[in-house]
Amino acid sequence: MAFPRVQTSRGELRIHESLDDLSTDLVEYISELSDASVKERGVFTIALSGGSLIGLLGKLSEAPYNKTIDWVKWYIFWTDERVVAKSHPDSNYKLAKDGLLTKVPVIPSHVHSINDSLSAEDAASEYEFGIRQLVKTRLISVSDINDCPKFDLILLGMGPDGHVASLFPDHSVLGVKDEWVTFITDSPKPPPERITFTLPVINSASNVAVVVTGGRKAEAVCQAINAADVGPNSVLPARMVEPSTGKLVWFLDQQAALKLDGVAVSK
Ligand SMILES: O=C1O[C@H](COP(=O)(O)O)[C@@H](O)[C@H](O)[C@H]1O
Repeated sequence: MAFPRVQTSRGELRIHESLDDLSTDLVEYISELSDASVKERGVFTIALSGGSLIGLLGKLSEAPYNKTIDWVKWYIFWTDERVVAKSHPDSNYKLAKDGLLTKVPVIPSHVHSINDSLSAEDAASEYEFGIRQLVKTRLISVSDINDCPKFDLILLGMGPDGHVASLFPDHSVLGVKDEWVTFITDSPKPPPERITFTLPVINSASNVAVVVTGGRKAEAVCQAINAADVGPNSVLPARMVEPSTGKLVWFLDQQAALKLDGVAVSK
């Protein structure tokens, strides 16, 4: 099936008629990036988010992807995590484990989840330490323009308030530049304690995909993408996603894209 792809100054837009179409396109995109990365580097480093995104990845565990993807080459991380037990319904790890990871032959030691027995601060610093070790060995690539990890793919969702990962509007966490993984204890969306990749890490990835569905997110999508709408809300976290050298793709359904009529299309 062919999907229209629109290039804008804010990355590529892929707007889909249905969640099923979006999910089909998204898993094909991930599969292609995985193939290219395994061919080039021998591994595929992917950072997942939580939320509605995970339900859209289900087709990865079905034919043909369950067989065609080189799952043993996958190294899996989280862009953000709620500081709760891994068995807790709020855990982003549990969501991905139940929805995908137990259904595909990933290697358990390649699944880099947080230590859920630590405080938010300690969990963030331990998670960053682990990533630093993998950057040293170049299992995770390093950015060409700073010392940040360069994940092959970072998958983001977005909340109706424009938050991505656990980077919330008007929160001081948006200004963290000298850490790769940081923590918050006052998330406006429960649960309050979370760890999160910082913007420099997200913006150093080779590929960033933002997956947004549903009409209640249409306004935030507009402010994140549509140049004409930059105003007091220009600090919307989703708008601060601007990969330095990597590629940004937005996977939207028609409801989420509803307010995007005035989007500046660059040819
Ligand atoms: O709290 C979170 O919310 C965002 C968005 O979730 P969604 O259910 O509205 O898609 C998610 O991307 C993030 O990982 C999660 O911790």
